[in-house]
Amino acid sequence: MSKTNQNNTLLIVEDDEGLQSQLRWHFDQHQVVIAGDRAGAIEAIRLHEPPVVIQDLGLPPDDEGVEEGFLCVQEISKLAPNTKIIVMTGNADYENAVRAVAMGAYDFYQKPVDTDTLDLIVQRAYQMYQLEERNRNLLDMQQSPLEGIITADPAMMKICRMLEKLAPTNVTCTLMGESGTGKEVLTRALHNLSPRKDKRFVAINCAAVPENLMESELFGYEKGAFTGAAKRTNGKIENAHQGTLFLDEIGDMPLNLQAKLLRFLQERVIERLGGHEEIPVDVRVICATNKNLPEMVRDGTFREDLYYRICEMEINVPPLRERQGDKILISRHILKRIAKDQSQNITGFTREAVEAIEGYSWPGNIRELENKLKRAVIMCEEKSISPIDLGLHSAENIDINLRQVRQKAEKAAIQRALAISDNNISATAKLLGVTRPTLYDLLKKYDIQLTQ
Ligand SMILES: Nc1ncnc2c1ncn2[C@@H]1O[C@H](COP(=O)(O)OP(=O)(O)OP(=O)(O)O)[C@@H](O)[C@H]1O
Repeated sequence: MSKTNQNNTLLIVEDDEGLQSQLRWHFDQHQVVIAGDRAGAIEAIRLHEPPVVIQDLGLPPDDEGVEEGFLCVQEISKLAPNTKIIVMTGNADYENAVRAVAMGAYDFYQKPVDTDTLDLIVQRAYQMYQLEERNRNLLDMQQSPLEGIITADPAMMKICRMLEKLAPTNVTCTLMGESGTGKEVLTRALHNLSPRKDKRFVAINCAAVPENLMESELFGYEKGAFTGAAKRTNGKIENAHQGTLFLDEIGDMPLNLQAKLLRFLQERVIERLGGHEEIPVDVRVICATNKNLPEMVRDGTFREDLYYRICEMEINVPPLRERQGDKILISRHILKRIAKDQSQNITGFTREAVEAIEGYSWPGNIRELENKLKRAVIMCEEKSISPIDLGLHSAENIDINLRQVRQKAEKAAIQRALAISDNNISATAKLLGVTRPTLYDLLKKYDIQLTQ
């Protein structure tokens, strides 16, 4: 949460010492910060994040002019776009006051200072700031129902509410859904909402660990348990003690280990490989899979008793293509983040890009979306991302590209035929199966010169 929440800092940018102390005294119910020039003002903005700034337009070294004051307004607006700047101008300087507002100032005030009027303007600026901030927070809450999750889709919202209810319990949940739909992000959010949030979140991807290493990876081993077991090593389950254990791709758990995992889930004790001691472990277990577990149970590749044990609560995460409004909403959020990370001044998407994003089925879900956006930010040469930057081609673009491909091929064929026929028009036309007038038209169209 930003400092600005209950922040009543008032930054006064003014080089006249008399005015500085008059204003400081008048606004003593605020935390007043004074800056005498542009550099001081920017430093104070970074340090105090004031909701409101009163700024003189005549700042040194241009005390008599307004250029330095304008630069200051522009820099503050860029750095802290939500901050309300009230500019102070000379009595007859209405035009410059309006120019400052056009540059991003919130309001203006003409000297000499009448504190009652200035008071009103300043209080109104604070109110406006707070109102806008409340709106921003509401908007954030709507689009980010859980930490790291951006969604506007009703089914996803329901899942988020469900996770909030499950968080304080120890119920073992399994999230089912295609790859890249956010199963791990949802699990981390659940952990962060739970009383275990200050303990470890330990994730293991069952598909990524070779079958022969899985047992020692999960349960740990004693020194000498097998060749190469040089010292006692804890497994992932033990490492997650008092925290959350995330078993990703549980559908890939080798059948012979499923029984051992079931025993742990029932009795909450483990035995390290090569050990004889039963070690009690307190972990919350969350599983995820993109496989159809009921089908695997029917096929005999997943134990039925384990299935029921891990699915005390089953959560089906919908693919991106089925979520209402999420494609563009998540795209905008991710784009903002990537553009900021890479210091790129990209502001959004072209209309065609929005259509292409909406029209694509996203088989790789949000992970694919993230990858395409990363590529797009690198490729983009304008302020808005186009379908070509994304590697997505709208119907229009496919037409253009096909036409280009056809034209290129046609031109190359004509040049080859000319070369074979030694630039003889009749022979070339015959070779290409067109009439002489058609060939002349084509030579003109592709601007092909006959070399001697
Ligand atoms: N709702 C969302 N809002 C923003 N980013 C998201 C959202 N859901 C997922 N992501 C991002 O998408 C990427 C993939 O998410 P995650 O790894 O959680 O998917 P997964 O379903 O666990 O995938 P897999 O099955 O392949 O392990 C991550 O970088 C994650 O931050």
